[in-house]
Amino acid sequence: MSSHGPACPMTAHRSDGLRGVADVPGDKSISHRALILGALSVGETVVTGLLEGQDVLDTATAMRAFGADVTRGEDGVWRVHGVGVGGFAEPGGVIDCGNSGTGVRLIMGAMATCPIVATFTGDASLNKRPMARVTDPLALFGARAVGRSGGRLPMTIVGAVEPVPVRYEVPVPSAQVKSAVLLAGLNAPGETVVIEHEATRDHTERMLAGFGARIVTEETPEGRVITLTGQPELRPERIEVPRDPSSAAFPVCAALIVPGSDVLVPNIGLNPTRAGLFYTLQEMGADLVFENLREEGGEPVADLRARYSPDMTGIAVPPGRAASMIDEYPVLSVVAAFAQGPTEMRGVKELRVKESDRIAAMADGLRAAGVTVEDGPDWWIVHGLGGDVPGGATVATRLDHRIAMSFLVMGLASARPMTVDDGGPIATSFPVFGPLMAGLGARIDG
Ligand SMILES: O=C(O)C1=C[C@@H](OP(=O)(O)O)[C@@H](O)[C@H](O)C1
Ligand SMILES: C=C(OP(=O)(O)O)C(=O)O
Repeated sequence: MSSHGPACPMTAHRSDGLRGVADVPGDKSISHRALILGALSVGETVVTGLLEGQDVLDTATAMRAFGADVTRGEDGVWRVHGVGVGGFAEPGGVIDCGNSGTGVRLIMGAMATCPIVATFTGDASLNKRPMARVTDPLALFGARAVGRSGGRLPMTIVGAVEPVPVRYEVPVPSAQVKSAVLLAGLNAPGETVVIEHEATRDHTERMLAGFGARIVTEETPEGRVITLTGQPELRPERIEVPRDPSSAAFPVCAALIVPGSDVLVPNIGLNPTRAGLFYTLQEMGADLVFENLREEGGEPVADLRARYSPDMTGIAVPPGRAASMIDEYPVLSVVAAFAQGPTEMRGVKELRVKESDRIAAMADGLRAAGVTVEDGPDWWIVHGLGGDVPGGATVATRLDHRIAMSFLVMGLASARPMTVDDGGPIATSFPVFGPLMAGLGARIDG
């Protein structure tokens, strides 16, 4: 939805040790894909553990508008009766993807090779984000896009009537762009090939294979070459959505900086394309242990145990790891403020085109809280204070859930409270953040 209610300020106060079990909700990336791929299958896809955050609910509404039957049972199980590849109906109204880059970009891809027209919009944050990165490759399939200047939403996509398969090198490290091209390739006859130079989250590839598509990924000197055979009949799936490592990051990071904490975050997927933050924290000296490491559905899963870690030191985060932790830099920068010495984060230009310019948003808030930050176009350095972070600032959320949650985590350990001017956007990805953190003993009000 393109607007939420009145701004809801939230304040986090210095807390005693956080303790207990943090059951974080389902993975946002996998939840979007479960609904979209379910809508493109013939028959009933059953989804348990779907993230019921606003971003995903907006994708569910969109799938209905394209003709799929999407329902939620009282038991919280979601069922999707799909229309099949190429079977999307033309929506009767505008598709509002709210705050969600993943939603709008993946859905644009999925409809771009159907002979229909759809108009997309979002909230004030989404309507500023770049869409040409998706509409450029979609044009190669034969789709046309007309939007606001600079390739911004609102935007109308005229789907290709006779789509052709595409070979496309993704110019930015983006799973959304890769996925949009693959989803468009589903309804193009022949082989669509996507090449990515930096590995990004691979949920689309894994799930397409699960739904019965022929898709092969080869690691080559050129990069990862992904070949999809178009026009499969996707068969419906039963999907158990794993818990979201990007949400787990918040209780984990809070436990590391709040004295006396010991928190268990069970059942977190450690898919290598997602787990970069946890390895980075371990390299900084965090007391973060992977307990009960196991395989589930072909992916590594563990219970994360995080304890207060007073001796963390800053590191230079390897730029090659950026894609595997891209959404976690805001909260990493909070941990970095409590570590000793500088933490350097480079090769992270993509942070500037998320729900907000995340380098600017975090740098402004950290500085207001007494932390020294240097930043450039694609890098930033946080100078850690080794535990004594003054805090005491009010920060603008900028319609960005991760900015809000990061500064609330900070306020649990800084000398003075931290306030965010609007906690509303947290509901896009982690609707139970407030009660979950309170259950661990966090003092957050608002
Ligand atoms: O494909 C996805 O599910 C996502 C990809 C990433 O975006 P980019 O593709 O823009 O890097 C990430 O930031 C976003 O939260 C989810
Ligand atoms: C960048 C994010 O999401 P999206 O691109 O889907 O809006 C995020 O959740 O941090």
